[in-house]
Amino acid sequence: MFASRHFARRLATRSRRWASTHASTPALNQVTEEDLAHFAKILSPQFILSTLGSSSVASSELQPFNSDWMGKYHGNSTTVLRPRTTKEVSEIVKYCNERRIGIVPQGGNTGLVGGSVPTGRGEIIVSLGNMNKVRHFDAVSGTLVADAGCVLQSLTDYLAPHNHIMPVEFGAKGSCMIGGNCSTNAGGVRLLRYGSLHGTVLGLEVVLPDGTILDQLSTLRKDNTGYDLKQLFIGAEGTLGIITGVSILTPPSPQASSNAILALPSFDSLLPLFQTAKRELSEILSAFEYIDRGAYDLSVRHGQGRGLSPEEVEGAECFVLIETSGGRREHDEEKLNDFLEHLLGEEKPLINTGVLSQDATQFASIWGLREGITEAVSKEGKAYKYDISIPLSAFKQVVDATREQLREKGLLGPHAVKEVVGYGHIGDGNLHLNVVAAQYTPEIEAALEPFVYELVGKYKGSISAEHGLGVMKAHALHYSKNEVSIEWMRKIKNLFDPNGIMNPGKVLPPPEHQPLLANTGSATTA
Ligand SMILES: O=C(O)CC[C@@H](O)C(=O)O
Ligand SMILES: [Zn+2]
Repeated sequence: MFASRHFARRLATRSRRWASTHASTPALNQVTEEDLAHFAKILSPQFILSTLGSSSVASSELQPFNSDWMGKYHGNSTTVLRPRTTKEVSEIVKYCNERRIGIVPQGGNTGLVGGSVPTGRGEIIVSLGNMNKVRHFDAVSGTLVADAGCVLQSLTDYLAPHNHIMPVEFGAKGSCMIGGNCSTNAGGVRLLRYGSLHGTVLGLEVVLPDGTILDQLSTLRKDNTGYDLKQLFIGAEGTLGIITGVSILTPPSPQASSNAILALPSFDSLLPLFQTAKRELSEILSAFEYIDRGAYDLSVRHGQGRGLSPEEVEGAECFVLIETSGGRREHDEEKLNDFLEHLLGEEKPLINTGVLSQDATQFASIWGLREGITEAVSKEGKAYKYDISIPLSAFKQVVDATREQLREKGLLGPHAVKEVVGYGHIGDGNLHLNVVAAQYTPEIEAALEPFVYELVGKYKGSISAEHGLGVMKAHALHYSKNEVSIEWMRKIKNLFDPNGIMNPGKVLPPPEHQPLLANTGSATTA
């Protein structure tokens, strides 16, 4: 009954309009009131938020979906759909594909690269937050099958009585969702122990860009039957389809976890310390996190956690958070204690001092120091975030070189760049370089890019260790991937999504699938 002929006519007109200027890139259409009428056949009215139509809402209601939490990326989508089932997602996607309407899949919208924010191509937002049920848990194998919209913390809480934990852990655990975690292949502080999501995810359910439901929600540990399709969607950032369900291997809760914060006299101590920790703590070492002096001070200043006293911090150039997780509390605590005593007893100690947590509150407080840096940075100002893989020995050089570059450009100061700090996952070779500015400005961005990417290129590193490319780094992909790789990425994208509706403008460098719609304006990134 729906006016499909009417659409066919309108599509033809639009494609003619675009054909003259963008012959090789499919055009995307804006959502209309007729489209809303169709969505209303799929979803109950309370799950459609739109600034269009008779039940329109104010654009301010869409603002949390249209902007990222850092306030760096802003879209102007008119419509947010909040499906509750995979079937609903499938029907929405199928329709959008026929109508050539772009889709931005959105979980907790906690990303750091603008991957879940629309880019001004008339996209609708499909928010997965209403798909938040645990489907199944097998306590023997530890396999958890859950909807994509389950918040990570809620899964941790669900698993606690079963004595299991999630294999991933992030500062954003209170709002990020498991589907988004998989879609961005998020890393986090447990990667050293449990590996990446490419290893722990056993299966996925994905709605493909034509609406087909790809059911690969396997719970098998071993399945060696040719191409492992699910891997393509882990880290695809929603450009190949929408993840609607996740099957993931959850480890048993460690019987005992301890942590300590250590103050290092100099960065030069860091690598020998890491080597010693790996040797002496061996299998119980579960995290080894780096915090430079600037990042530590920021975190303390903004009350994110507690560890060392001001006197103990004096003279420290950087800090390390060590965590151990094992099966025997006394044994593990003793081992960590002996390790610290041994360090301090050396003729030339690698550390100035250290504090070992004594109870759960102190344990959380020491983690707060590290996991709270992102929040502390956002309280301090606007952050340019670079998330890079580089040799461990270069962690400090890269932060110093970036600071120097900004100094040379006259951009250091309270009204421009306030701080340049570094922290991250030593165990994974992953540095978070954060440039904290008073405002996002084109001058600062120009000083940082391509400077940082070229620096990473020099070290043969990666421009995205764990945050993904999103809209921020799509154009810089060539610093980390060669032409042949990018060409095959494009071929894969075209195969899955020939109409370019899925999360347009993300991951692949321009020219990509769709031009911006002439009448929608573009994403603001500065
Ligand atoms: O805010 C950042 O730059 C890093 C966020 C996260 O990956 C972390 O390790 O804390
Ligand atoms: Zn990180």
